[in-house]
Amino acid sequence: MNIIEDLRARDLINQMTDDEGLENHLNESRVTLYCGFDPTADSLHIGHLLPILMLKRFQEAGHRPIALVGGGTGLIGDPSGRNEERQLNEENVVQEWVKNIEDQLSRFIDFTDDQKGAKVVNNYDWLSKMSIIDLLRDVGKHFSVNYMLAKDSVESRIENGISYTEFTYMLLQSLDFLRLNQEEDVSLQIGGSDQWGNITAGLELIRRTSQEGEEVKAYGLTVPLITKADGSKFGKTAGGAIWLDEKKTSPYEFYQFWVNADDRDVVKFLKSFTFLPLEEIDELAKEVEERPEQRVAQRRLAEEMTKMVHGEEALNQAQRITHALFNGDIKELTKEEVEVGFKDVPTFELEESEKGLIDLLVEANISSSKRQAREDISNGAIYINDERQQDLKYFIDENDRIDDAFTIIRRGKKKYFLIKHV
Ligand SMILES: N[C@@H](Cc1ccc(O)cc1)C(=O)O
Repeated sequence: MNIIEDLRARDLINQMTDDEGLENHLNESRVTLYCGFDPTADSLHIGHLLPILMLKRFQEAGHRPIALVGGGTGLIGDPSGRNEERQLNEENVVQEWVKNIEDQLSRFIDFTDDQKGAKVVNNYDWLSKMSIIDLLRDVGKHFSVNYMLAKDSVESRIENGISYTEFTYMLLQSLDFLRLNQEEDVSLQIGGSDQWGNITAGLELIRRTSQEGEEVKAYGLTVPLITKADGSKFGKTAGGAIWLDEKKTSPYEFYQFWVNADDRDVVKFLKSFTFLPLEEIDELAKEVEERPEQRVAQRRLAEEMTKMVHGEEALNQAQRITHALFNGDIKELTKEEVEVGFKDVPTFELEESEKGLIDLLVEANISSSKRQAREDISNGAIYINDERQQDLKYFIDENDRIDDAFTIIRRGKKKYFLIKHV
């Protein structure tokens, strides 16, 4: 199977310019391709994963990927796929973000191996040096305003308004493509489906600046937008975006995101996000059909993704926490694992080494009054470290601590509270 066939089988192609030409080009030669990432936050998120993994897929198929970080374009703001003007970020802030993003990209793509020749570039290096006169003469002259107005990214904004700054964005991305085409022999740009307009604008510029009679080999390819069967937005949870930075989204939360995939989505996610062979994914699809309650496919997906993004050790920890929470073995957890697994749970700091359960429930705001606390305990609604406690005279002491640091109280089925011993 060649790379295009593999991508097709995984439903990873949204649009391509010149299908046949590109397929032949990839079959005939080692192709240098690029994808750009603008620093719009201090970390990449799960929505960036598909294009990053695309670069990796091409690298594994013997081609040469270049990851471009938009230190320059990030200062301007891409209107593509957005219905509102972006806020400009400070230059020094954007520069910080560029560093984080370069680090994150290098977790996926091997930029150190000279043989493979993959690299990271930053368009600030050339865009910041370009004069306005050169931009208008050498780039702007090749684009008619009519052509620019007809792009989705601009057309969809005419009503709400678009600044001249964002309107110009496509010229900068086009210039990147032209420059990388000339200096790095880049002949393919890939991106998310919202990048189609910018990518084809770049192809237009490459064509217009080429020598007469010269055969131009330059192509574009976009990946589809990932959708979910329930109609909610992919990559967003109640807690916000799923980030690739473990300080913003812990490996445990990351694991949970994937393990909770809907039965109707999991096979699609396995195909487009993992590198598992398609035959293996077919086997997992059978599991979803025949034994959906086992969630074998979801666990495999979460395992592959957490390992890929955060490494083996982080995966082990995420699995341990998940297992402990699921089976009620929370006493086995370490202090750090409790902190991670119960990050969003209300926490109460307890100084006394012993305390009556009723008083604790009231002081920690677990029960609304002493009367309520007594009722909760007698009703069997109170669990200490996942063990039901119905003794009204119970005292919490050192034996109730997990890793000498925490006691976990549960009220009812799902409401967890963390008692932190200080
Ligand atoms: N415009 C792209 C990022 C990008 C920047 C510069 C490029 O040359 C290419 C791509 C995005 O917002 O996702």
